[in-house]
Amino acid sequence: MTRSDRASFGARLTDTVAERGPLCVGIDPHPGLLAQWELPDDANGLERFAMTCVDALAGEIAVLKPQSAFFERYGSKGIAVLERVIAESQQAGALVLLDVKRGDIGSTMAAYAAAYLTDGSPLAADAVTLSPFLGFGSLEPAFQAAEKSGRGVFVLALTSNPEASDVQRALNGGRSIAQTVVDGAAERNAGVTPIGGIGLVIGATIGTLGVDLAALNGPVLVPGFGAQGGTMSDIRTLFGKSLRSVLPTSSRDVLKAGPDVFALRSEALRTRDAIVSAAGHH
Ligand SMILES: O=c1ccn([C@@H]2O[C@H](COP(=O)(O)O)[C@@H](O)[C@H]2O)c(=O)[nH]1
Repeated sequence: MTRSDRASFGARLTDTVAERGPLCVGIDPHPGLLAQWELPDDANGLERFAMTCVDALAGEIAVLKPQSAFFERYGSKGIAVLERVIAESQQAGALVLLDVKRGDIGSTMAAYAAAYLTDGSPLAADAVTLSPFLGFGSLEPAFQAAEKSGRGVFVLALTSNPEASDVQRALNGGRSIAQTVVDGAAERNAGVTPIGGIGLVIGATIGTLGVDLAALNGPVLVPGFGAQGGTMSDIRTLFGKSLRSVLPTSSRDVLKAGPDVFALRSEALRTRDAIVSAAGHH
């Protein structure tokens, strides 16, 4: 594989957030939201929901995060909609983080890397979420593909769901599993400017951080903000007032403002502006 001439993901994310503000909006076509938007729970309803999100958000919001599960529900027609969401969001200037949480043995990770992180694939996004629980090193093929093509990955470290802490905070030789993930990402991001392309997922709802992010030099995606109860105050407590490289993400809390395109866009911009003023950004 030859190295792409696309700028690094860390540089593209830094520039896009500087221009559009620190918000990721999730495109999560829940059956309940489809009903609320008076759309059928089928591939046509999915398409109208998802493309309304793209129309409303892709020209304004820094990062859009389609949740793959809600597209996979509809089989090949759902995947075709996902391909459109990725392509049209990127054309409108948004970065696309595909939330697909993949993780497997290295040889299979290489196939996931070809699907999501390689030029020419119809599902190639700007970044994907990955699960490190087959071992951080098993993700290596994805790290390499991402680096070569100017894409990024966000590795689950401390997820927003209440069941996660038993596994993620468990100690392994005196270090938590989550800290092992942080250290693995930090090692790969070391020395990269402006920041590295190996990000982490840390939920707004986790209570206490309990990991040292000082050496990370990469972005942190923060779900759990909004519908799951996480607030800007939680995010400030976790990461401090200076939120450089911290990217809150919200899905249902923004999407419930639809189906009107202007109402949906206004809610996303209101959320972004609230983050900017709470964080003292810009
Ligand atoms: O720790 C995690 C990792 C990923 N998610 C995903 O983010 C969105 C959250 O949706 P909301 O409607 O804003 O609650 C969803 O796609 C999750 O799968 C997460 O919540 N927590």
